[in-house]
Amino acid sequence: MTLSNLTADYRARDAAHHIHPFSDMKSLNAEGSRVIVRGEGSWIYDSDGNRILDGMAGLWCVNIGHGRKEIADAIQRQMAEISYYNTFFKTTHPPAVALAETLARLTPTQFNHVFFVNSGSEANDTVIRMVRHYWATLGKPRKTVIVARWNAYHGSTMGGGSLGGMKPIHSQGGLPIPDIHHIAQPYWFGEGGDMTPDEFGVAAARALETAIDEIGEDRIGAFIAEPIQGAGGVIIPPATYWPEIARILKDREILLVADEVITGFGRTGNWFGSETFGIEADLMPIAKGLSSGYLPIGGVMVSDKVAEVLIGPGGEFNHGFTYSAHPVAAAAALENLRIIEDDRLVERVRDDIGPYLQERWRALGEHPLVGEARMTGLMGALELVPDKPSRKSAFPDTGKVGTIARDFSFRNGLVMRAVRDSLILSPPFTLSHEEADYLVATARKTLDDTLAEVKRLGLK
Ligand SMILES: Cc1ncc(COP(=O)(O)O)c(CNc2cccc(C(=O)O)c2)c1O
Repeated sequence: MTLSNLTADYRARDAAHHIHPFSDMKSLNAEGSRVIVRGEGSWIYDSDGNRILDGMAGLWCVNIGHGRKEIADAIQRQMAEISYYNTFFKTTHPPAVALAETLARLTPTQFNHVFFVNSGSEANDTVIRMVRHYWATLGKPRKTVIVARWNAYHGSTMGGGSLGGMKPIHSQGGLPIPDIHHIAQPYWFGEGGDMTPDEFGVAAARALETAIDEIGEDRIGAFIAEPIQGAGGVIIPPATYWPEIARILKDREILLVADEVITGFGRTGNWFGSETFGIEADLMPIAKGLSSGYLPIGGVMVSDKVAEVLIGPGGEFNHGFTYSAHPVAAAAALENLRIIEDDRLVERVRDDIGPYLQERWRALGEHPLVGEARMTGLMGALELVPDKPSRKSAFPDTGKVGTIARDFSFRNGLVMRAVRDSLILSPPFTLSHEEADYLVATARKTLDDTLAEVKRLGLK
């Protein structure tokens, strides 16, 4: 079977049986999926033999790069011991014990307990139930409201999708669930108006203070936020934002939840985004980089303040999943964390490949199509605008130009994500300098191709 027949065969069978996530299946099937058959380091390969640099590390998660055999070996070893047993009913197993211990050591000091789940969404559903159980145990059952931000992403379950602030998700399935309240996001480029970033950071944070004044501290159980909003478009908050959030929450009985599903395990140049932004959270959802996506696993890191209530007067916490702390997924996560530590990949993001790529990525801001080029650690965005340096103009039919650019990028040999009319990047931590040079050169070609197409369409 020639390569193209192989692809056609895969596409036909996929179209016949597979409903993809976040996809318009009618248009996808008309075009056909790209069939990814292999991964090695920073690269993925499709069924037509094309080699593409995986600028998104899968979905923000393959931090150690594709194809690390050590993980496959760890999975095989665990499979040979016990491939599955649960942690309900007074049972545990060695990988669960070792991973919980390792996470207590690697996470910020207030976290010494973890509740295991299988995804970021399950982590955030767990957060909702944990927050409400915590306050009910303390005799304050009315503190059920959770404040979150518009354009945040906290998952796709009823709870995670409700905590997220993405209206296209809310419009399907009657979301948000009750007692979820959204406030403005710290998106200076898109919503800062004439304010400086520092002024806007304070103003956006004070939306939380306004919500507390309106709803009442006696009703609010927690505030949840990503250190940097990832799926929302790599919204890096102004430097004033998180200190103002801390001031607002100080001495208030409102738990702080830092959703580190993307920013956790080195993505921002420290082990956790909380360290990068000085956030002292009470609960911390984790997933993605926990296993580098090799197997699905997630968790909620629980601070001592919350754990002493849950483990003390809390009694039975009636929540959990069949595969919570799955032994093989836990073994994969342990080996992943060992690689990150032994290969000093967090330090590499902070001191080497991060600065190397940031400098070259920001230089793309000089391109006529780019309104802002931003990056923290190894997560970045290029805002595409019709008439820079204005931040007030935008392309018509939001997202159309972003999709055009994303498709050019893939065809040029680089995976970047499109969010609205911006291009997003989140490469593996193992990216070499040569690969970074290829990445930036391909991104520049993509911008040139997009500019030509935008002009052809009369959009600029
Ligand atoms: C901050 C955050 N919290 C929770 C989740 C949910 O995790 P699960 O998907 O494992 O349930 C996420 C996930 N983030 C995510 C997932 C899928 C696609 C994209 C994208 O940017 O296209 C982003 C996330 O980014």
